[in-house]
Amino acid sequence: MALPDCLQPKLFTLVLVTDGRRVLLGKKKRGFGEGYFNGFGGKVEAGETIRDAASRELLEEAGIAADSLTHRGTLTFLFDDRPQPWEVHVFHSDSYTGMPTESEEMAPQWFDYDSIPYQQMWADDVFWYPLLLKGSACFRGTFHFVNTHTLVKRDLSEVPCLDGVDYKLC
Ligand SMILES: Nc1[nH]c(=O)nc2c1ncn2[C@H]1C[C@H](O)[C@@H](COP(=O)(O)OP(=O)(O)OP(=O)(O)O)O1
Repeated sequence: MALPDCLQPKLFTLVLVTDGRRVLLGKKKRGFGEGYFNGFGGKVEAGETIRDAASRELLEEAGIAADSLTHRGTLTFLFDDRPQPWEVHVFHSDSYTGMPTESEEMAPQWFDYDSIPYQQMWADDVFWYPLLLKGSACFRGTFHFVNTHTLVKRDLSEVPCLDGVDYKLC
């Protein structure tokens, strides 16, 4: 697919909740990434901040409210078979209220840090999850996919944490 001169990315959120030794993932039951384990998130809607969108999706998909969400990463996904790049804002929460509950979209499950099912996850996850789980560093990455799922090129680095995710989409 030929790329146009400039591209407007589509904005998404992704929230990883941890309890100190485990991470809460959900098995995606429908839609994009069905069958993969992933964090909780989705499209940012008009009129909400990226952070608000992350909180909303965590509640909708896992039934829990994050006590605080720390912005940790910005990932850009480029596809040969989709017209728009995806810009995914990754948040971390180590404390939440409520009980993780299955929703129409996700079935939540805890995994020890050393048992994360990378074989059943997006191919980029094995590269950046360790950065998120090991401490407080922030990161930025670009991942190129062919046929939606095959990772062919990647670029990932730690960057200063700049929490500029509180503007609203119009
Ligand atoms: N390569 C990738 N690696 C990853 O870890 N997460 C990815 C990913 N590509 C997309 N995601 C995440 C971002 C977002 O949380 C989710 C995709 O969002 P969805 O399509 O589920 O959006 P919505 O929940 O808004 O959708 P609907 O409610 O079905 O309209 O998958």
